[in-house]
Amino acid sequence: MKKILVTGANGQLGKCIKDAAAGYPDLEFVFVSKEELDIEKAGSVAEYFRKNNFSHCINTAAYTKVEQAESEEEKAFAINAEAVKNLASTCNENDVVLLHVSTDYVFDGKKKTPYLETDPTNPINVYGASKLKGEHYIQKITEKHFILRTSWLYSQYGHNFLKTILKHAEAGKPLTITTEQTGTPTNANDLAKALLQIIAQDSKEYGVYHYSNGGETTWFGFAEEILKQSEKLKDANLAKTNHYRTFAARPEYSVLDNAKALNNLNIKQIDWQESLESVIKKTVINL
Ligand SMILES: NC(=O)C1=CN([C@@H]2O[C@H](COP(=O)(O)OP(=O)(O)OC[C@H]3O[C@@H](n4cnc5c(N)ncnc54)[C@H](OP(=O)(O)O)[C@@H]3O)[C@@H](O)[C@H]2O)C=CC1
Ligand SMILES: Cc1cn([C@H]2C[C@H](O)[C@@H](COP(=O)(O)OP(=O)(O)O[C@H]3O[C@@H](C)C(=O)[C@@H](O)[C@H]3O)O2)c(=O)[nH]c1=O
Repeated sequence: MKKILVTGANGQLGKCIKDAAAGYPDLEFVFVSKEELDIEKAGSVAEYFRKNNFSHCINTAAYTKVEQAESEEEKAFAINAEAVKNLASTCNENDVVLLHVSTDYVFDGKKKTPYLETDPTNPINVYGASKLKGEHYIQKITEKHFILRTSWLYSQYGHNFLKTILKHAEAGKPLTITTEQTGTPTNANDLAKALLQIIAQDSKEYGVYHYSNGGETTWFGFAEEILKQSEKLKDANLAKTNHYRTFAARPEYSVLDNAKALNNLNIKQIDWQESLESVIKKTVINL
């Protein structure tokens, strides 16, 4: 029986994987939060792998605060690069397949058509640079890896753009949203299902893949659709801007071409607007 370790289990994607795991009774899962297994502690990770006979590890643990990363570079690299390096080594030593999640922010956004896995990377913020270094370590250390780059994750769990928009609308606060970036919102529940399908199918097509929902929009477009689908658009105070000030630079265009994943991994892709509907239905906002 396949035994799968899921790190960062209290995060947004970790929780979505826990929900999706219910659909795979033939797979055994061990979910560990940061408190239960800190991936920065190489000794604890090695010990944990020694005690368990894992076949796969899904690493969802990460430093994901894009703005804060600009002033916490060391912390971002410690988690997204150095801890990932140790995890990759431990997976390699124990013959465990590593499934790791990376980001569209490894690109500089200068392209005008969807990014391929083979396109040159050139991160323009600290978070993106730290994630890219993590990718490089994995590729160097262990052959048995799947690196799935995704974009603009949201779900019913954790802190994300969807929750921010709904909270603001619920509280009657004005929303001014940027049109300066184009990308693809991705339902973390869809990514969770894709990761589990790769494992269930016992895929050996290791490598780097792009996986997002289908289509593209701007953050303003995403906000507008969230408000439309939740029937809050009429009453919301929504405006667009083309110079929203932030600490971190973000790629102007970061749509990911999913063809390689769809062809090699036998996984499905849903358009972002369609997938959003299911999350809107289950998202509860507590003010
Ligand atoms: N969110 C997004 O929009 C996108 C995310 N990604 C990638 O997807 C993956 C999942 O992201 P998401 O679920 O949204 O992120 P979250 O921030 O919701 O979850 C990450 C989890 O990792 C935990 N964590 C942090 N440091 C450690 C550590 N040293 N050891 C163990 N756990 C740790 C965090 O705990 P705590 O909160 O207590 O620090 C948190 O629970 C990440 O790799 C991210 O880079 C890619 C593209 C888009
Ligand atoms: C809250 C807010 C943000 N914005 C802008 C800022 C930014 O350019 C854009 C998105 O803001 P956020 O800070 O929510 O998103 P950000 O943290 O940049 O999201 C990223 O997270 C990491 C983890 C990833 O890997 C990326 O794929 C991406 O999802 O919207 C507004 O224009 N108005 C607002 O009120």
